[in-house]
Amino acid sequence: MMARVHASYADFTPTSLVSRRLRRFRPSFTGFTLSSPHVHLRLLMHSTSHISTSPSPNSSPLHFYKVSMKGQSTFLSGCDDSVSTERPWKTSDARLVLEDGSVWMAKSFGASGTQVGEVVFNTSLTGYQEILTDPSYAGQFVLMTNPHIGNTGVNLDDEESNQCFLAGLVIRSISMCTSNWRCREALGDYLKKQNIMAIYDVDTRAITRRLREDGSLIGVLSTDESTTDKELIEMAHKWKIVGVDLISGISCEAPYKWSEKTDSEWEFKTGSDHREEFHVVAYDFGIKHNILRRLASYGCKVTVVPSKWPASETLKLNPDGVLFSNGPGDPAAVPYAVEIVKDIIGKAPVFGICMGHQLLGQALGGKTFKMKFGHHGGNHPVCNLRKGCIEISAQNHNYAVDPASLPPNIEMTHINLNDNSCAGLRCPELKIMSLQYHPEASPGPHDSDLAFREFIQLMKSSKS
Ligand SMILES: NC(=O)CC[C@H](N)C(=O)O
Repeated sequence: MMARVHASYADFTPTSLVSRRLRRFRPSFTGFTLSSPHVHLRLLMHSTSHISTSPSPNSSPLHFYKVSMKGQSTFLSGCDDSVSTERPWKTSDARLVLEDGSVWMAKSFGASGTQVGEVVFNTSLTGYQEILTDPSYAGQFVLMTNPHIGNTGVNLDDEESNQCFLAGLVIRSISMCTSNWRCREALGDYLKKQNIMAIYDVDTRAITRRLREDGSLIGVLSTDESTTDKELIEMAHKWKIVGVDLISGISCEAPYKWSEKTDSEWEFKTGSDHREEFHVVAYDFGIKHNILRRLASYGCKVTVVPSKWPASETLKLNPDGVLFSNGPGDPAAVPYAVEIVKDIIGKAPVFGICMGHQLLGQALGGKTFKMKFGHHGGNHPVCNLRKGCIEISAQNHNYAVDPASLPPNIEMTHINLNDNSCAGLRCPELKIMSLQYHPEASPGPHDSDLAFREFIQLMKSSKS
């Protein structure tokens, strides 16, 4: 019988403890050692006789060991009461302190230090790498409600931007092994390199219930034992996210061209409906790469410009359309961006996504407001009122446009069916369309990808 012991970088159980457990359970295991300094024993079966270890051929960089066993299977971990009751993986070395005064002990697996941010929960089951690199999460701790994160590691293809912008990651349990053909690195190593704090072994369900009841909360994550809980709570009380411009710090510094399409291996759009090429200027308020890839896949030539790029310069480029991207923080804190949007609408067809939709809402005379805990997940039902159908969508926002504040010529085209909030707008005479959620969602769902085709049609109709 063959089994695998997975020794991952997310170390839980020191080798000595493994050996001690094995010795107590079967004396014949004395001398059994694994060469990794920290090993978690994931051995649910073991033999009555031989046990030998050897590095698996594809062990690097995750140190997989093969254990050869003969004989009867039995359950070792957790059923032998005579074994030490020590639970080293329960030892905490980090704290998440919330502004409501609650302190959550946890274990760190990312960068060390002290970091303040707003805690939001994300209900997606997949796509943690895209979430980590989505610039719209700047200033926020993302708590994943899916209890098991890290099993596919980190790859080279799924980045939504060139770095992680979020304040930190909060999860229930980190996968002890990584298994995916694209995997290049374990999640913890990646986060350390990106200098992003991350914790596991914390009751994410209890925190989520609290966020749902009380709304998003400011929190401080710390691995620093010399700071008291009181000091961390004070730090949370002093920090603000509402009214803060988070876009200027993350937008690109100079314009650049984008031509990379969705990789043909992953392309799901059928047929080619775009013989004509359109030039789109995309404002980078924290733009996700997949928005750019989808525009390129639909046949657009894209110029990405910084968030403060003057409207007059954009119009000089004579674009067929302008895209206002997603981005972090409070849309009411970036009046310069609203002014740019105001100067462009009516002069070129425009498409706003998420932050871009909120800025359009303001530029059209409407108001945005902060939601209780926002929408962060991959399965939000949205009613497309024009088509009379439901789209399952990926969402990530804490603010929304108040539809009652908009002038009567603005049509609400989409409604989030979870809370009836405004999820899309149109103004045909000004050639404006916008979505509060993510038609470019990667890893999906793709129900709303057709919005890009509608943008192409909007550009086509204004050319003819
Ligand atoms: N994804 C986004 O563009 C987020 C928009 C805005 N920052 C919000 O939280 O509502």
